[in-house]
Amino acid sequence: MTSRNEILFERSQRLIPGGVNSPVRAFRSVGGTPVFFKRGQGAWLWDEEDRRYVDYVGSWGPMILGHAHPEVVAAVCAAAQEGLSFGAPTARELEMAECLTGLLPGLEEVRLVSSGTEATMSAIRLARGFTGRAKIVKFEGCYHGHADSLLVKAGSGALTFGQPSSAGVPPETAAHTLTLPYNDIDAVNRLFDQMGGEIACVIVEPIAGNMNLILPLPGFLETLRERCSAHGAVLIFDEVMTGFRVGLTGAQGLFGIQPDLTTLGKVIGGGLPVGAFGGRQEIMEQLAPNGPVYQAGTLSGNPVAVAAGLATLNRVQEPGFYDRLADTTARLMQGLTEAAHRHGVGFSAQSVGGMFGIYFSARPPASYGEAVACDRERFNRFFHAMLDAGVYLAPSAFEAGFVSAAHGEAELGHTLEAAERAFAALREAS
Ligand SMILES: N[C@H](C=O)CCC(=O)O
Repeated sequence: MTSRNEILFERSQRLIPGGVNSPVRAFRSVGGTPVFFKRGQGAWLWDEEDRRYVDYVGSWGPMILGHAHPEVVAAVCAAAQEGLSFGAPTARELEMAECLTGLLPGLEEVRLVSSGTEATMSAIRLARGFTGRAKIVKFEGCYHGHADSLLVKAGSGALTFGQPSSAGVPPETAAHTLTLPYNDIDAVNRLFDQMGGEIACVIVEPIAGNMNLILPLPGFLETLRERCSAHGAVLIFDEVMTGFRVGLTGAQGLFGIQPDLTTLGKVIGGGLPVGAFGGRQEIMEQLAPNGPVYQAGTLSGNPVAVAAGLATLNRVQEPGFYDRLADTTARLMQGLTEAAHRHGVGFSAQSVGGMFGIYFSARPPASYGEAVACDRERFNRFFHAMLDAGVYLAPSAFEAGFVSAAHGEAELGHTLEAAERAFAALREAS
């Protein structure tokens, strides 16, 4: 019998390219029909057939408090009653700016936008305007949204579909984007030695979460900081994913390295569309209307979205919030690893705060090449076994997973029972 998911997907494909509004949702990499969700509550999602799933996607990161958190919903409802958008300054967006600059070490000034892509795109333009240089440096497998100059050897959906560099990006644009292997300190040094004076900026995910989860090796971020400072290039930490996900001060606080600019998104919108970029005052003051670098947005700082973000940021500042989140996530990783090893399946896992990576490899990858070398076939079979058992993981081997504050013992228990059976099935199949 055709399921409601299949019917909806079939209809969607006639009207929406690939049936989805963002490629990685299409299940192309894992196969099968994407799940259509109709409701979320806490750590759980319900599909159109009323099946429920423990959710480890969390809308790709924003849902750090879980779905439909009562304080966030109340803040959104109250804000909506007062008007949906004014296209003018509000006290609420000032409150958001005070909150972000107060918490993140690298932020002296900040501007709100509506998505992570807008944040990175704007930060790149600002870095170019500030330095008067054109070249930008990014790392293979890092994903910074879908702006032209950043869709070069990108991660996330682009990597999932084997097309890390998109059609439609003019070669002249891509020529200004230089890509280096993540964690390759020698390559960074060589590039700066050769052309440090031409580099406007280096943009990096300080913890790479768009080619699964890859941690920076000791010295990598420090080298970026040191070489950018020495050559007058702007160091941009893309913390769209890691901001308020790995801790209250972001990856920059965790590693004690201050970027010149930071990009944010996901958690700061609490599930509604908010992005931000900010950093050193001297650089931010180059933005219009004060400076010559133009950047704008009709819905930037939208009052309803900012209300959702503020309610979320208020909650994550509670003492012990990130300790509890990190502990839950680490226990999940430990449980999965032990279950895999009980069944003789080559598997490893790691987490930072509420963000995790699971790998069908003996140890966590440290580079794009190692991430691509993990056993994708096994991941896909594991993904479907977990989905059938009511656990929703990211439908791609190249995406990090997310735990929320709503995940507790019941959810971990459900997940680990499902994993025990999934790993047993993997062993039998091999
Ligand atoms: N990894 C991406 C964002 O961070 C996944 C979201 C998407 O592409 O739809």
